[in-house]
Formats: sequence, C-alpha cells, structure tokens
Amino acid sequence: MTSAPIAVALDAPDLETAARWAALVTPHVSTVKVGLELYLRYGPDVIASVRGASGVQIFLDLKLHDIPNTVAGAAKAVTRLKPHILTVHAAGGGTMIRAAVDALPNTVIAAVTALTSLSEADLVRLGVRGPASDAVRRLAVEAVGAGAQALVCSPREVAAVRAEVGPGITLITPGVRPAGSDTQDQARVATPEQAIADGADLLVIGRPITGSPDPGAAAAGIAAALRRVLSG
Ligand SMILES: O=C(O)c1cc(=O)[nH]c(=O)n1[C@@H]1O[C@H](COP(=O)(O)O)[C@@H](O)[C@H]1O
Repeated sequence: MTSAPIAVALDAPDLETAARWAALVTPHVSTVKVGLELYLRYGPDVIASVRGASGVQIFLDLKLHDIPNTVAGAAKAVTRLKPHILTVHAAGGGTMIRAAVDALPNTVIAAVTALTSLSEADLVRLGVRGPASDAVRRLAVEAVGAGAQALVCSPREVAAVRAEVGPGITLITPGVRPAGSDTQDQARVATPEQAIADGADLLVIGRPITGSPDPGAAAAGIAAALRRVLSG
C-alpha cells in the first residue's frame, strides 16, 4: 500500500517526542515536516533523528524570508541535510525565490503564499487587496515565475491556484482539519477530503494527528479517508 500524501508536522517540544511521532506515522504517510520549533532547539541533528531508518521524505519548514544573498546562503547551509522540500516565503519576491532554487537544485523549493492562520479580515487589515484567493494567486504566479516547484496555500484557495498554475506544480495545503475537529489558530481551513478533491498534492497536518492519544491510528484514519477520495 502506498503511503498517503500527508506531511505530519512534528511540532514537538523535544526530540524524543518528535522521533516517537515520526516512527508512529511513517508507515502511513509520505512525509514528515520539521519546523522552526524543533530546528531552532536542536539544529540540523534533528533531521537524522526523525528520518530514522525509514524512507520517509523530509519537509524542512524554515520559511526563509530575507534578501536574496542571505536566503541563498541559508539554503546552501542545509544542502547536506538533503531535505525533499524547503519552504521560503513567497512575499520575499521572485529574486529571493530564484536564489533559493539555484542554491538547492536537488530540493523542491516551496513558496508559502498567505499563512493559513490569517483570516480574510486579517489580510485586509494587513493591506492585502481583494479576496485572499486573489492575493494567493498573485504570490503563486510570482513564485512559479521564479522557479518554485511547489506552493503552500490554504485548502480554500487550492482550486484557484491550480487553475492559475496548471498541473505541474506541487500544491501543499496546511490548515487541514478533519470534520468536527478544533481549528485552533488556523483560520482558512477545510477537511482533508475537500483539500484533496480540490487538487492539493500534499496535506500538512499536525495537531489533529500528533495531539491524538494514538498518532499512528489518527494518521492511518486520515490516510484511509484520502484513499477513498483518490480512488473514487
Ligand atoms: O509552511 C507551512 O507548513 C505552513 C504554512 C501555513 O500557511 N500554515 C501552516 O500552518 N503551516 C504549518 O503547518 C503546520 C500546521 O499544523 P497544525 O495546525 O497543527 O495542523 C504547522 O507546522 C505550521 O507551521
């Protein structure tokens, strides 16, 4: 059975917990995501701990956002970790995104458009013109034009982004919540089934899995639901 297109966000306070979660979910999912919490506490060694002996893909979510020269240097600094995916903020602009793409040719550079924790009203207050989906599409066009092979957006915009960028770009959606589960600090959310039906290629899911008493079973349950959508 192939693993489901899910990146489990290992947002853990300690390495032991992250490695335990990774071991429990990797039979069911394609990818595990290491973000700022783990990386800033433990540094690059965290990657080997969560990768373990499995063939799971590593999504390194550092959301780089700086001038092009600094982003290029930061991207080169993680080369030896061989991440499958590395995030940068699309708002850093095309030249910055291109710098990351050129610095890490064997890694998929994923441009984060508008954080899923921001509501439509938040975005307007921050000066974003028009609906979120328009802003996300503008950022997506900029990022793809600069060579980004993947985009991070909310599942609410994924269909509009797909229509804009076509089939060749990997669309990654956080802000995913199984029906009835707490949205917590996420604002622009949808269910896993809806995200996949609307064209997402990889779902980032953290607390609905890692906050469960049995993260392995939670991952297996969502993976089975996705398989039903994908085969239907
Ligand atoms: O780049 C990301 O992965 C990301 C972008 C975004 O817009 N929203 C977002 O939630 N994320 C990440 O996705 C994960 C979502 O976790 P949960 O809200 O626990 O499912 C976290 O690790 C976030 O850092």
